[in-house]
Amino acid sequence: MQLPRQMSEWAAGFDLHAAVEAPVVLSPGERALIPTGFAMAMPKELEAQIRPRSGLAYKHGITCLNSPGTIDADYRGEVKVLLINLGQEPFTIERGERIAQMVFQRVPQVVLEEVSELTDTLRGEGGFGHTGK
Ligand SMILES: O=c1ccn([C@H]2C[C@H](O)[C@@H](COP(=O)(O)OP(=O)(O)OP(=O)(O)O)O2)c(=O)[nH]1
Ligand SMILES: [Mg+2]
Repeated sequence: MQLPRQMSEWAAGFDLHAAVEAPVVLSPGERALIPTGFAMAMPKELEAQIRPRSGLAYKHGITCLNSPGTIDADYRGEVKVLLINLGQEPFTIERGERIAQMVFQRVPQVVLEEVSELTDTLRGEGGFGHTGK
């Protein structure tokens, strides 16, 4: 099985290939966990995000249900892609097809601290569109 790879010099994403034994047909509305045939050990400062490919989304309505998927640095299992068909037609995933892409990110090492009061800001508790349309 082809390992993840960048399809252009400065591509942010490494394309992931479907390691399915036989073609998988996704009916409209159906989801499936697709194997990619590889596992990895990242430095602990990194995560990997599994993101949809825009071409599959635009042409066929195929996207990642849990987008962006999170691969933890301590995960040692096979990387899998949770695809869903939001299109109108059945979609067939062929072995070796590029189904999603993986982007690496640095993860700040954060220690949460519990406090009884928060600092003031102009926004305060306003959110969810409180600044208007
Ligand atoms: O698209 C994805 C998302 C996750 N994973 C793997 C790697 C990740 O480190 C692990 C757990 O993912 P996540 O934390 O999103 O799922 P969870 O439901 O919280 O499971 P867990 O309790 O195992 O953390 O599953 C994938 O292979 N593909
Ligand atoms: Mg988790």
